[in-house]
Amino acid sequence: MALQYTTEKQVAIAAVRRACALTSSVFNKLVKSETLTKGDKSPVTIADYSAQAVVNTILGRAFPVDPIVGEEDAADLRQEGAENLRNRIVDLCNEALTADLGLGDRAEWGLGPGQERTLDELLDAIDRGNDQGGPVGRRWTLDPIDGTKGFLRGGQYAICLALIVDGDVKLGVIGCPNLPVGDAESEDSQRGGIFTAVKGQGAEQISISGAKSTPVMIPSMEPGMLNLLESVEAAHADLAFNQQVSNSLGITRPPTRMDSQAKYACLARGDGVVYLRMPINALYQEKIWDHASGAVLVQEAGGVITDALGQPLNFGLGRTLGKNQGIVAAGKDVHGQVLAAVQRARSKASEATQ
Ligand SMILES: Nc1ncnc2c1ncn2[C@@H]1O[C@H](COP(=O)(O)O)[C@@H](OP(=O)(O)O)[C@H]1O
Ligand SMILES: [Mg+2]
Ligand SMILES: [Mg+2]
Ligand SMILES: [Mg+2]
Repeated sequence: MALQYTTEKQVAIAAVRRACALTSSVFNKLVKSETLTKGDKSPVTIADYSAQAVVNTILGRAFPVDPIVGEEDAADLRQEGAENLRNRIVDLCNEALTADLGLGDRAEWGLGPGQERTLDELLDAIDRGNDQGGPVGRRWTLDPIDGTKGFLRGGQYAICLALIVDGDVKLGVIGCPNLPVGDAESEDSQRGGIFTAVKGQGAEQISISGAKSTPVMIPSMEPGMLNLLESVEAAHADLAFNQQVSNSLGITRPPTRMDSQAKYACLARGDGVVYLRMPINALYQEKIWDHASGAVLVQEAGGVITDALGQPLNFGLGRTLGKNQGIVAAGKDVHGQVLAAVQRARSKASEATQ
């Protein structure tokens, strides 16, 4: 019988929910000096660090031997001169960890009043995300804020946590604090949702309070009705290539641009039916934490996810997806047509460069 991952799912939702509240509260008060630029020139904020510390603290308590492949590490925070950042992170994490128990929370996960952690414990929790990944065994992968650029501009971002066993994603949770509850295009004033999927058990959208759960499923659609979901950041995906694929499929609707794995959440609930991400730089290797939760969510919502060659994404190679080139995710009845259009556009592009 397939494993149910019931406790893993409960813990992951509890952790992501606390990280959602923490990051939302930071956004309103964030000041410029609380954002750093990493070695690869990408931004990271006190919210990214604090969310990773909170999620890893909870995982460390519930599953002490599970390794974690997390995006961030605490090296910059341990430097001299980072004292203000460290103090803010300790306050934010302790506010999140000591908040009253909510629906589904358990005190034995180290949550609730009186569960303060020290600075050293929190920095060590961030650094528990240093696992290198691999083909064998069970491990978590965490993107504490996916779409940091979206977070900084008040747009979409997501807290993404997944459980990978022997290279296969078994459980995915995506917290989207800024996503309209109804559909992405709506001016819905109610925002926030947590999307979860367990391999073989389907996908659902849970309200941020945890009170309501709705199954999600990708609707069938005629190719002309398709709607592309793509990055806001032109450096993250080749948007001109997407336009060619769109033209070749006869898509007339403009693409929906949004940051983060909120795109996968939208795809899963039918707010857009194709997620395309072709590399700008062929040498860039996609990170497993950018796609693991989204991949299982899409599959469990009745979709298919491959790279541009039609190969499955390989989550068992390490911290990256290795040689997988690009991402094509869509409902199962259109994925084949989209992949064929992607391959036509790729051949045209390579003919043009010869
Ligand atoms: N050159 C590049 N090509 C593709 N993805 C990139 C990239 N540089 C950064 N990214 C990834 O793109 C993610 C955001 O994706 P999207 O464009 O869909 O919002 C970033 O996640 P973080 O914000 O967690 O760092 C980062 O990992
Ligand atoms: Mg980042
Ligand atoms: Mg990311
Ligand atoms: Mg991130």
